[in-house]
Amino acid sequence: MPDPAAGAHPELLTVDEHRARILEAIEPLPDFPQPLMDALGLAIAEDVVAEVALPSFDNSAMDGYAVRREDVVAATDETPVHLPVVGEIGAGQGGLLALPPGTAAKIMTGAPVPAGADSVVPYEWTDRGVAQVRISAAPTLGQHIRPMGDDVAVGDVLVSQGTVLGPRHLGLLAAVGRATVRSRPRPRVVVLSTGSELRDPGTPLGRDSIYDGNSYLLAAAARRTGAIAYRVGIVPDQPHAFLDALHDQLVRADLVVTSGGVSQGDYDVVKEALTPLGTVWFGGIRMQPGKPQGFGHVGDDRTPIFTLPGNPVSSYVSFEQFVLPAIRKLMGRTPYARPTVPARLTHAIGSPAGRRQLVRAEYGVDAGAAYATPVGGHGSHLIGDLASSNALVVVPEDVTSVAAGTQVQVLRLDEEF
Ligand SMILES: Nc1nc2c(c(=O)[nH]1)N[C@H]1C(S)=C(S)[C@@H](COP(=O)(O)OP(=O)(O)OC[C@H]3O[C@@H](n4cnc5c(N)ncnc54)[C@H](O)[C@@H]3O)O[C@H]1N2
Ligand code: MOO
Repeated sequence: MPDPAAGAHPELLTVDEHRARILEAIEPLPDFPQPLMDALGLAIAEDVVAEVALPSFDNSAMDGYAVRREDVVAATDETPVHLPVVGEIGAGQGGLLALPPGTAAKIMTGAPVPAGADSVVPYEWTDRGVAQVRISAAPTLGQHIRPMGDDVAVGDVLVSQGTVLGPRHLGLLAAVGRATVRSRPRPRVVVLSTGSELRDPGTPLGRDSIYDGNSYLLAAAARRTGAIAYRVGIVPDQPHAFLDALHDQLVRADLVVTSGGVSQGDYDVVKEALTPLGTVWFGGIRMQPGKPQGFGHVGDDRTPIFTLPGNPVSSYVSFEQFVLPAIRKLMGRTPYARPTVPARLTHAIGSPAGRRQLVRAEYGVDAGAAYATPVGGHGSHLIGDLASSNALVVVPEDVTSVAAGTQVQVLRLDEEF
């Protein structure tokens, strides 16, 4: 029996097979030292070991007076102790190297504690004297001193390889003096949409034309995944125009994504232009939406190319299933594919046999229980429904109907992972 899902496609792969083939063909981009701010959101490609301690010297936690505790141990409100003030140490001022016995030095928060001092008396326990200070309470030994190495010791592993750098990591790396870190760069993703019917938003629309939503959808999805996205926009259904545009873009591409022109039509430009190269596979996937797919490489640098179907929902779902894991692998971010989470399906859904269906849904949590409510129909042109959803319910290949109340697996589209 011919597989009805196969249609005229000579080859029909499962989603998992296609994704595995893609990931096998993609190598992470080489890492190199990058300025800290450029590394925000990138996976670090080295273990960072502290070369300095934090704090890097004993310093005061309060504005007050550095003292030797033995000199002020008897101080109370009734029996205050008076000490001569021999100096003032502000943050960034290491001038006073040692505190003579029987004296005090004004000290500011963060300033280095002079040798000999073992405690800090906060201003509130004193008369804030300039030449001489009246101290009316005794600190405990070491009080209000932040000892060197208290937070980070030399040799501590501060950030380990593979960590995705966030603001707190960058703050720590700067605090130990790192100006750059080795990380893999953001992949440069070029997005081209094909179709002679397409028009740019903001321009007049004819009776037979539509606005190019896909290049925005895909470029935004690429950027959200962490890539630098170049939205090239519209290429007409002429193989030469397509190949020219592609060739022009390869210089700045780590990965190319096209939309449209890959099914069985008479003007399927992407397939027509790339098939003769022999380096791009075209075929069908047991997936709905997003059956027609292409993947391969182009140009001297063998730049990976994804040729996604033109229907907007198919394009987006294909991006989620195949392009997103590839971008993450280029960046060295794991897991490559988005993990699913369980949720209770609120309404029954049907699904074609032999295809993994990805059903647009609204995911939420009600009284502590996760739910997924299907949004709109199955049509892969329904971009309005796509925009109202925040999740995709995954219906496995061998399942043709799912009853309301069933626990299903869901991809949460806006979640960081
Ligand atoms: N005879 C067959 N026809 C079709 C098959 C098939 O197996 N046999 N598969 C269908 C499926 S499934 C899909 S998905 C589409 C994929 O078609 P293409 O990738 O060739 O895409 P186009 O024909 O260029 O466009 C499809 C559809 O999407 C609209 N579109 C295209 N680009 C954009 C864009 N940038 N922004 C918004 N909308 C876009 C386009 O106008 C068409 O309506 O093929 C089926 N046909
Ligand atoms: O596979 Mo097409 O993406 O169903 O509409």
